[in-house]
Amino acid sequence: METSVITPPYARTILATNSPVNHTSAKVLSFFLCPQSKQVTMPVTTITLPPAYSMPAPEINTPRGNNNGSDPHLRPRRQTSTIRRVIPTADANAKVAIVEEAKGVKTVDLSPFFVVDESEDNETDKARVAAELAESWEASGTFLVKVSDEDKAILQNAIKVGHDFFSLPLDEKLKINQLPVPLEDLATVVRGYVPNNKESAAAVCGRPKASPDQAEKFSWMNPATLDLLAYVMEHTKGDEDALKLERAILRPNRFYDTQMEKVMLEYTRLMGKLSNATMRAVSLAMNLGEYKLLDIVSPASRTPNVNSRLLEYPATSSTASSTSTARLQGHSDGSIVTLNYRPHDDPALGGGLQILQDGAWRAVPATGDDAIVVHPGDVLEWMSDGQFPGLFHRVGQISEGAPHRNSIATFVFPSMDFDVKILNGDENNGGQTYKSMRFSKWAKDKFDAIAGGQQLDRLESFDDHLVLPNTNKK
Ligand SMILES: O=C(O)CCC(=O)C(=O)O
Ligand SMILES: [Fe+2]
Repeated sequence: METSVITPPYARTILATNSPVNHTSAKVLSFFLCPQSKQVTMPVTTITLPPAYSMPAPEINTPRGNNNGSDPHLRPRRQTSTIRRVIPTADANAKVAIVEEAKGVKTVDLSPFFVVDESEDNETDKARVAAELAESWEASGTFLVKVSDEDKAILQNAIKVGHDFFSLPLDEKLKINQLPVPLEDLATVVRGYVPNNKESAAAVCGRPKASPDQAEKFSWMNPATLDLLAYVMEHTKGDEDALKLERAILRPNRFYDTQMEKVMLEYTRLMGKLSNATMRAVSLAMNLGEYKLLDIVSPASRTPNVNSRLLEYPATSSTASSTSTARLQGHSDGSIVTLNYRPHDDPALGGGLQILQDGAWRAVPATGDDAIVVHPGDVLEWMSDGQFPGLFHRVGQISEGAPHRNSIATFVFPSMDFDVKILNGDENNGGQTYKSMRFSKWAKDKFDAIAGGQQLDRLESFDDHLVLPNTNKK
């Protein structure tokens, strides 16, 4: 037994987990967990890692999926559309536009992937779901995942508790702003509250002058498991950026009170279930084995990280003077996939979630609590060699007098120690379009851009039409 210093929220996580304790040493653990304030001293058992735990580097080079027609079971790959990030000029002056509904967005029932009893596992059903998902993504860049009646209460509770939180006075909310971070340059990796007009989702995706998001935000994540921490510690060796980023990202959640914590973590568990099913369906849609994608992005546990962000766009009387065309400017997410719940979207109001289709902004069908929108982020675009492009999306401007709008975007991402490579590209057949890169490097670039975004108020002017080239491309 030796003594180490661990911050209270992590101590709680560690005590709550049932995972076998497989960390190398408490010293490394305490370094990783990074005590900053209110330290407590608690005993930690040191256990030497069994050799079997040392994981081999993920094997991710199997070229598959670029079907030349010889294998009828392989799905043909569609190349990335180069026009998907071109913002329509017709939109430049239209402050509030009621847009048409996007075409080809299917509702997919992922329940064949929820089966726990192996005898009920049905490969045909899963293949059908994967085909539906691929068809919807290929037609529209997005699909809707059906929410079961029993899960709807979880969604509704998160929105209710979130809205109650956003209704508090600003100084109360700022109390659970991001924790001070030991790394100055990563001060924007958030847990907790971000005020209205403070950051820009678009600034991190190559649009440095995009106007700020007209929404308050609250972020939290699945609590880090010992498996994940242990994996990260082993595999970030020698990659200082990766270790720093993990350390910043796997920081403790902060909630206003225990009720908020309970409700939000329940939401996270549901997103874990849906994202696990989505990742397996996507893996099949990429003509890979069902678990291939999960094994690569979350080798420690097959449970991907899910980082959720609850947004509240205020009732529009308070943003009526805005001149920008969108309340959250067009961008793609830095995730593998994103699951977005937006119960308040309503075609009659306009201003909801919009995607680019045929060179124009189109509304994602409104679903209330019946479904969640799921779309690829940049990492999946990369891994699929452009088969599933990171979806460019925005939240449109809305007319005066509209009520507040809530949404919860959940981003599924890999651990930092991860070589983002193409999974189903075929070098001999026009594949390998994207750079191979450590996720840490890629994420650092993004976070540097977020840090730039934090200084939005220092920009002299915004330019919502400036888009930089995609630097991930070779
Ligand atoms: O509010 C929404 O519906 C979208 C939010 C979003 O795209 C984001 O936070 O990345
Ligand atoms: Fe987004």
